Amino acid sequence: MIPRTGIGIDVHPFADEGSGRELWLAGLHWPGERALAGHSDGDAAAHAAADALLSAAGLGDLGAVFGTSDPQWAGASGARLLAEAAARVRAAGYEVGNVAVQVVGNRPRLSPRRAEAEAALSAACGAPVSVAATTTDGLGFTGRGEGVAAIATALLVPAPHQG
Ligand SMILES: Nc1ccn([C@@H]2O[C@H](COP(=O)(O)O)[C@@H](O)[C@H]2O)c(=O)n1
Ligand SMILES: C[C@@]1(CO)OP(=O)(O)OP(=O)(O)OC[C@H]1O
Repeated sequence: MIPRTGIGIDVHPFADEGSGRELWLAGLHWPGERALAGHSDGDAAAHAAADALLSAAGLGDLGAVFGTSDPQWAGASGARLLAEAAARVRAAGYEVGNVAVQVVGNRPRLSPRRAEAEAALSAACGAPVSVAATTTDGLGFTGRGEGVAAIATALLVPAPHQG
């Protein structure tokens, strides 16, 4: 029963003002915060988590599995993509141990809603997801407020054989 780790990184730029989009991040709706752009809802945290799961299972990556050429993922929620990635990982014979996500950006401030975010992503994943956040002290594209990045790791264990 050798565990497998995976890693995922995702970045989304903030959408133009007047885009009509709303911010979804870490499985939560953030009213009044600037939205992220993307083919889906742009939830970089949920995407990084899904990517880490696919990576750990050796199932490719987010863009390969949920391609922008497939209209069913247009506007899809990050929670839906994370749930779908977790289902594919389980179908490939793994149990999800845990996922850890770190959001990189100035806004939104994650820590006041950390418990909510962890509950939302854990429900989508069907396993514990922890959420952390950091700024880059004003440096780089996240420091300039151009977008949000997220990095995630996942731990899988092979499912016990049935029968
Ligand atoms: N989007 C963010 C960024 C950071 N936090 C919290 O603030 C703490 C301090 O961040 P520094 O980058 O200044 O070290 C960090 O540990 C987070 O708890 C946040 O909630 N949301
Ligand atoms: C999620 C998908 C699919 O809707 O699109 P985006 O929302 O643009 O997200 P990204 O993390 O850039 O890539 C994965 C995609 O194929």
